[in-house]
Amino acid sequence: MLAEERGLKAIVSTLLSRPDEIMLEVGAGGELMVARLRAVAAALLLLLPLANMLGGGRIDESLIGLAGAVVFNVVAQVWLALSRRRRHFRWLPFVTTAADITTVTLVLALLATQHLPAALNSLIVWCGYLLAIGLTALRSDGRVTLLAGGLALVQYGLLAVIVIAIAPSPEALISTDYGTVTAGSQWQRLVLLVVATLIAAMVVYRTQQLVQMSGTDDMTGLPNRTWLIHRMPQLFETADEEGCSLTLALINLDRFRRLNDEIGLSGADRAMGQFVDTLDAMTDSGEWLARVRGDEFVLVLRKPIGTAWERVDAIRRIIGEHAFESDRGGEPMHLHFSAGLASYPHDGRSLSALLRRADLRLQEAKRTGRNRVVLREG
Ligand SMILES: Nc1nc2c(ncn2[C@@H]2O[C@H](COP(=O)(O)OP(=O)(O)OP(=O)(O)O)[C@@H](O)[C@H]2O)c(=O)[nH]1
Repeated sequence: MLAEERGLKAIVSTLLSRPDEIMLEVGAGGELMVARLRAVAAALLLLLPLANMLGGGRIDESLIGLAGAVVFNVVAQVWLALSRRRRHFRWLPFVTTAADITTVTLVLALLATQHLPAALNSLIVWCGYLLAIGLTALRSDGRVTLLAGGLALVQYGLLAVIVIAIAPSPEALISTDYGTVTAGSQWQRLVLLVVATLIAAMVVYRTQQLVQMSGTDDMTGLPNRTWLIHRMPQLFETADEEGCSLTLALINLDRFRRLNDEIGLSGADRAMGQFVDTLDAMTDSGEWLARVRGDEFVLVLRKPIGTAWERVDAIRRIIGEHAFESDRGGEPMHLHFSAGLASYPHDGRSLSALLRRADLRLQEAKRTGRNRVVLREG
């Protein structure tokens, strides 16, 4: 029970927090997908009033539908253009979602001006709420989904209260086309909105968990190579915008194979865990640490290569002086690493180019005695 409560708390706090940069990137891709879908749906929506007219529907109702569909098409094209510049408009999913929900409410309110029961019993327009809430699952941001659900509940709830309050008589809420508006059916609709929001929120939560799992090294808990591959393009873009340099340090433990032979696999695992904790605790904001394979790590620093060398060399000295426990009660021991540096954009404009360059310098550090940091070939 306690575990379930903790689980629920964790889910709610994850859904309410700002996603990390990787999730925001995933969400921005989802926003573009939604914008494309919305543009297609908007185009198809133009057919509905036509079908209504051909099917013998009321002309005034069809004209309202047509006007709504045209406005929706224009807005859909604007959102599509903005979502192509995905990283610049982090507020876009909130605004587009609020606009989608509000559009549904406005269309229902317009229907009410013509025929009160149409506002509360029209199924097709009301389903727009469900679509808008469902589409937030593609934005991968719990705050957007909860905003959509909350807005739909408040707006539709208010609309229902107003329509029922302004009806001149109970007969005004009875329609041969739309059926009778009852309080029960309106409550059912509100409950359905809550259920749709919960389902979309669960999809967002699972997506966030899966993305996090795929970007995390299970042994150390550090970000892994996949994370680095997705994070670096954003760091490059920010560095370009801000006109600053980035340095990538490829860090490799020295003689780790020998340590494995001497103290065994589990002792070496434990030593590596402590090494990672120590290194991780030393990283500041503007520095990102990832495990790329075995005993190899990448530290990205928002610094030019010279300053980055001083920083990584200082870390090397501190780590070298740190006494690591090999096993419970065992002799303390020292771990050393070698590192090769490469700077963006000078040494390369992609992660693979920087890793290649940093690896050449790492090999030089190994050749020339280990326990050193190399920033250029000798
Ligand atoms: N215990 C343990 N060993 C690992 C882990 N990952 C990699 N290794 C071992 O680390 C060793 C890395 O070897 P190398 O990098 O080739 O060489 P090295 O002994 O570290 O020597 P240099 O890198 O040349 O200084 C290998 O024996 C791997 O099996 C791990 O997670 N745990």
